[in-house]
Amino acid sequence: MLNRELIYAEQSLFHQSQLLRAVLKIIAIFSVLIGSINVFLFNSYDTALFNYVSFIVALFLLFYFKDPSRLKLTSWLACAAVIFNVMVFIHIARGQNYSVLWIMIIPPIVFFLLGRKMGAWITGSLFLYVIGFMAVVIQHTEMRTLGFGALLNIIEVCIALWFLFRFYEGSRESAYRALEIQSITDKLTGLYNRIKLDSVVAEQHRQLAAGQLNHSSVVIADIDNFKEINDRLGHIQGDKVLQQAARLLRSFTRDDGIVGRWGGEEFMLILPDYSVDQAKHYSELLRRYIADNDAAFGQTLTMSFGVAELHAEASFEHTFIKADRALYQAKQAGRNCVMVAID
Ligand SMILES: Nc1nc2c(ncn2[C@@H]2O[C@H](COP(=O)(O)OP(=O)(O)OP(=O)(O)O)[C@@H](O)[C@H]2O)c(=O)[nH]1
Repeated sequence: MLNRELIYAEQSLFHQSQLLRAVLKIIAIFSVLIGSINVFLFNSYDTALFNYVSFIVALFLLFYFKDPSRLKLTSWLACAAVIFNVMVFIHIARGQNYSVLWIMIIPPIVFFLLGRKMGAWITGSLFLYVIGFMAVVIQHTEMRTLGFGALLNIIEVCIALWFLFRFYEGSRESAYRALEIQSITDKLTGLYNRIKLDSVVAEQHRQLAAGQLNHSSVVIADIDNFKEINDRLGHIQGDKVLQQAARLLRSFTRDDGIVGRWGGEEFMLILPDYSVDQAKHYSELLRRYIADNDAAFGQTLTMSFGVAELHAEASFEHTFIKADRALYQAKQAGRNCVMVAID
């Protein structure tokens, strides 16, 4: 649980950093473009000045945001810069030409960068302020809303929102995918973890019951005398032995089956379409492949194997118990051998 939360926090940090960079780049590009429009089309130098200042601020923040420890401060500064710019622009334009539409870019930015709670407070306050401002302006000014400037404001806000949401969705999707991969991966060996193995076996069981699969076998493989290796070489070296075993299992099995770490020094191999006899033969080849490999830690690495076939009539937990019992027999028989579970 703690580990999962840690992974989530790391992912969230990465996700936030990506978003912050995307937002700063969007601010920089938009500031230059809008600044140039204000200079060349509208001769509005005061507004353009603010645009260029925000361009420089965005560049500065991109440069300043080098490591994640600056994420929070940079996020706040980026939000402050955007809010300041939008509010100044709305005031300079006195709400004319749909300039108030620019308030729409604030929610995605503050929600993405400052989170749900702060985003809600800031957005709510600014919306209320702008509504109040417009209420006053409407009473004292004759509103002129239709013009080329109005059209540009609508187009610019639409493009800004398109970019913001596109970046957000892209980064959310990749963060979600990375989290999904991590949730089914064993951190030490890089193989599938037990969560994934359980779900693969459950799916095989469902396919057997539905008649979509004729056979499926499960093999539990356990490193021999691993405690001794740990005691002699230390826990860190022990971890390297586990990684070596994982590499061997993966390189032998390739596309033949699904291999993962079942827990501790135990691995599981799922062999779709393999009857118990075929799985036994396959495990025997695998056993020899492992025993024949020179392990990096200066002694032969051997493994014992327990094989059992999945049956639709029995629960898949029953198959695990059978494979585990067969593994126990392999250990009793002197290790470095393959045993099959008898029903
Ligand atoms: N280094 C390391 N050791 C682990 C890890 N998980 C479990 N172990 C160790 O694996 C060892 C398993 O020992 P046993 O269950 O007694 O089995 P064994 O020594 O391999 O003996 P047999 O299975 O009977 O051949 C224990 O010493 C555990 O501490 C791990 O992630 N890293």
